Amino acid sequence: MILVVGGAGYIGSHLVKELVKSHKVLVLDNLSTGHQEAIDEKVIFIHGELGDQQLLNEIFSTFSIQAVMHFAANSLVGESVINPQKYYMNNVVATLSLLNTMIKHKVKNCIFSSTAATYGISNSQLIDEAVPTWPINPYGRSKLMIEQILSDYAQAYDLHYVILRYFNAAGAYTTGEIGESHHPESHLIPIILQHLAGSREKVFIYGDDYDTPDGTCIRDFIHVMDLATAHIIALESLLNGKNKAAIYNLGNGTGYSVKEVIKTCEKIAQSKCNFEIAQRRAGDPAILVASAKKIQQELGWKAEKDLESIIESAWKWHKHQKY
Ligand SMILES: NC(=O)c1ccc[n+]([C@@H]2O[C@H](COP(=O)([O-])OP(=O)(O)OC[C@H]3O[C@@H](n4cnc5c(N)ncnc54)[C@H](O)[C@@H]3O)[C@@H](O)[C@H]2O)c1
Ligand SMILES: O=c1ccn([C@@H]2O[C@H](COP(=O)(O)OP(=O)(O)O[C@H]3O[C@H](CO)[C@@H](O)[C@H](O)[C@H]3O)[C@@H](O)[C@H]2O)c(=O)[nH]1
Repeated sequence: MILVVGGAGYIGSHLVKELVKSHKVLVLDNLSTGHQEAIDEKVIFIHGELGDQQLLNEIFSTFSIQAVMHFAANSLVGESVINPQKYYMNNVVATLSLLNTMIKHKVKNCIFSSTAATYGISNSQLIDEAVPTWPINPYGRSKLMIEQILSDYAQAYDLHYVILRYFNAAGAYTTGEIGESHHPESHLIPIILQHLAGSREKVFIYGDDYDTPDGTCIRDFIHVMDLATAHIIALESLLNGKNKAAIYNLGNGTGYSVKEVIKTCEKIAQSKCNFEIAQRRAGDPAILVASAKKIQQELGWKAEKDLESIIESAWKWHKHQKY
């Protein structure tokens, strides 16, 4: 049995839909930002809190858990600057309850959802895992703290982990039955597509005075289905003993500016985007682009889907967004 914490959320629900094809899955989620409709019907779902020590003890005593995949977190860069307490309590304190319970019950495999936000501002064209981590917002710091705790725990206790640092997740399930839905939505691609589908008046571009060719921020978008595949490969590497302590970037290796993303969305939706330049958003680095060579070399994973296929799948979802 694999425990997926945060399996009702955007990325977790896509992973779960793939994982049920090869494993028994248990999802723990408090539905704070997740959706019950997104959880595959083949899983056992427990509606509860990550930080609820008693509940965690019950779960680990009742089920034979081989590994934990930990997606649950608050993950909005801007909000983390305004409300750091929320981020340190949920992303650090509650996660510690999970890790401590794993150790107590001798569950030794953990996959942790980390982020490109751990790097902060980098001079590297392509960020690999050797680039120093100097996060510039509380969200990134909260994730880096757990990375460091995992490393300490792995040395002291019998705990094995794979940390996956995702760049910008986007896109939807191949069939369009599940997709990205946050309330309120803050992510660039869903916001543009919701506007092009008619449910939003306009798109605000947060700053066009960055040191980039067109002045808007550059990001590396990675298809959520590519992320799901990477998780399953990483899980197998823990279960078969190949990995004990690893950190991998997950990205496409190509950066697109906010304006380029808008253009690609316009092309796919065949509709003109009405945008307005607004103030920079606090905590945003100008450029984040991954080198994901390490996971390719060590585990054979490589992103398969480019920006167009990401946006095509997301458009299919947003035209008939179900939740
Ligand atoms: N979306 C991205 O582009 C991106 C990029 C890098 C890293 N990440 C990380 O990936 C993970 C998943 O991101 P997402 O976009 O799917 O977010 P999401 O908000 O859609 O999913 C998070 C899930 O965790 C649940 N949750 C949160 N706190 C909980 C708690 N205390 N107890 C139980 N459940 C709780 C939520 O209800 C939700 O279902 C997060 O850890 C995030 O930091 C996301
Ligand atoms: O309405 C909008 C929304 C976003 N942006 C810009 O678009 C870029 C991407 O923003 P967003 O989609 O919110 O993603 P990020 O802030 O880059 O963060 C995502 O990607 C990070 C990894 O790179 C993850 O850690 C975070 O969890 C995830 O939210 C940024 O420059 C934003 O300023 C706009 O200009 N207008």
